[in-house]
Amino acid sequence: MSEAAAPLPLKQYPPCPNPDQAAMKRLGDAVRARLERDPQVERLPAEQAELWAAADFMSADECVRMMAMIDRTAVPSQILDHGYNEVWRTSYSGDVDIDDPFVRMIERRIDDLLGIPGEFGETMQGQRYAPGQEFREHMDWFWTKAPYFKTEAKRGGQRSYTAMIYLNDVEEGGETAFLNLGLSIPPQRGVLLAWNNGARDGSLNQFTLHAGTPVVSGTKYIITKWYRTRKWGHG
Ligand SMILES: O=C(O)CCC(=O)C(=O)O
Ligand SMILES: [Fe+2]
Repeated sequence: MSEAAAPLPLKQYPPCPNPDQAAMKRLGDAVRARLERDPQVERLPAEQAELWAAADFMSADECVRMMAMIDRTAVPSQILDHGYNEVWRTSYSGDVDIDDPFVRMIERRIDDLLGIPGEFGETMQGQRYAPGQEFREHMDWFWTKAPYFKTEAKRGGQRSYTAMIYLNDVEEGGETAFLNLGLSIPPQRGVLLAWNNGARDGSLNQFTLHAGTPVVSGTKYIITKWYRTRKWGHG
């Protein structure tokens, strides 16, 4: 008797151990149980990764207000990120004001939707992409053998879940493409997209490989919030 082989990601990277595997499995199980019962949320059609969407998570007014905040603070992404150079991520990042009551309200709503403690969440990040700008293929989880992980392990560990909200419709381009799943999500104002960076067993899931494809026409605004497996610290 032969067992059916598990499908492999189309694009594969070297295996990466996850010291936070047990905690990521527990967190993934809890989030799944919560989202499956939420009528506002739908599971996207992918077997190899857990992706969820909630339409109208933010109202049009809220989106406009958040876009204005991003415009006030936007700087080239590489100044805030480690690991991605100016070719890989060409968008502008707006580190929104974490003390602003409006920002905190949106953050609490995301925490509540997922059921992840607010202390696990990194500061929400805004992104703005002009035509031609993109965020090339990557996974949001940390490469645990890379030198930077020594620091990240001490301030919350692995990134367990990602939540993203599209703040506007984009005329052309700017989809979020999950290259190993054959799934591409066009920006749509107010839609929240969330995914588990781990597989069901808590290992790091290479099927979550994704890219913000180049904007062709229009401007794309999003906010992203990454959750760790433990309390996030400012290091
Ligand atoms: O712009 C997108 O659609 C993807 C953004 C992204 O992957 C990220 O912020 O981690
Ligand atoms: Fe990402």
